[in-house]
Amino acid sequence: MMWYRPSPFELGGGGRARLKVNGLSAGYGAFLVLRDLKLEIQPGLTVVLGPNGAGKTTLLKALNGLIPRGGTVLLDGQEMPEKTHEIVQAGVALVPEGRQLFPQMTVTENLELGGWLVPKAQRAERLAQAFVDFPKLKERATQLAGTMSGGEQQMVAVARAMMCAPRLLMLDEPSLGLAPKMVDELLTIVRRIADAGTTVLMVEQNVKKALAVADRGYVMERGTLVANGPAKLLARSTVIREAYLGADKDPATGTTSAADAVQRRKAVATSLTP
Ligand SMILES: Nc1ncnc2c1ncn2[C@@H]1O[C@H](COP(=O)(O)OP(=O)(O)OP(=O)(O)O)[C@@H](O)[C@H]1O
Repeated sequence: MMWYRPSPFELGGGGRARLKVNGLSAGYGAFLVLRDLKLEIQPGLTVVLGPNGAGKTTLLKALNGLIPRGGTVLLDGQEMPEKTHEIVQAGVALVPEGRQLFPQMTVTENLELGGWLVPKAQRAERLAQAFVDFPKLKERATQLAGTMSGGEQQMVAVARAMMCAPRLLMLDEPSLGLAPKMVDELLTIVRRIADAGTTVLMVEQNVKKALAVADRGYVMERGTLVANGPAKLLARSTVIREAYLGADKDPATGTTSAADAVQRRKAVATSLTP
């Protein structure tokens, strides 16, 4: 099945985008969170993992022009604009943490707002396509977004981002607060979006499930990238499993020591950094 049909109206000029980030720094006022990051996001699905406060959301904010940044960010070889509306026009969409839907508006209205840069006639076409791609939302077209379940709202947020047919889609912790079944459903949708040609960069805390659907992964710690590699390799690596997947729980207490976890994460950094 074609997930997103090629359309003559595509803003981003086609999918399979590549993002090259070099020397990226960003923060809040004088507080520098990201220091000298280097990433290469290729077509497919890339996941960024890391503990709370590592700087994952800050990375997405910096890439989407929501906070100032230093360094270079190239989208298919072109300097990425720094103003949000220009970034959207360049074919980049963000699904922020917490979804940020308009709760008093219907599903259809929320989706239409996602296509604000698309001319009206084409917006109707995109909306029809969104309901083909997300059949669950068609049944809920007139429901107020604020009355939907967390998983359904997350689906609206993803569908809304796809209204502009982006060539690069970024998602900030889409599985946050969702029931396991809903997480699986959502990650399947994200995988299909990537397979249909939109490059996806996803921040996730659900390490196991994220690595199961992703092609590649980056591991972030305290504002720097400490490891990266193919998702299958990261998932299989003993150190990642021990640091993030709870493979090392003390059989007597069922708990993991924080000091041990720090040690193991250091081991991840040394063993996987290319
Ligand atoms: N608006 C802000 N003003 C000041 N500091 C901030 C702001 N937002 C985040 N920070 C700080 O930046 C650092 C990185 O936060 P960030 O939200 O990027 O981490 P994260 O990896 O996304 O974590 P989480 O999974 O908890 O969201 C943290 O120390 C955080 O306190």
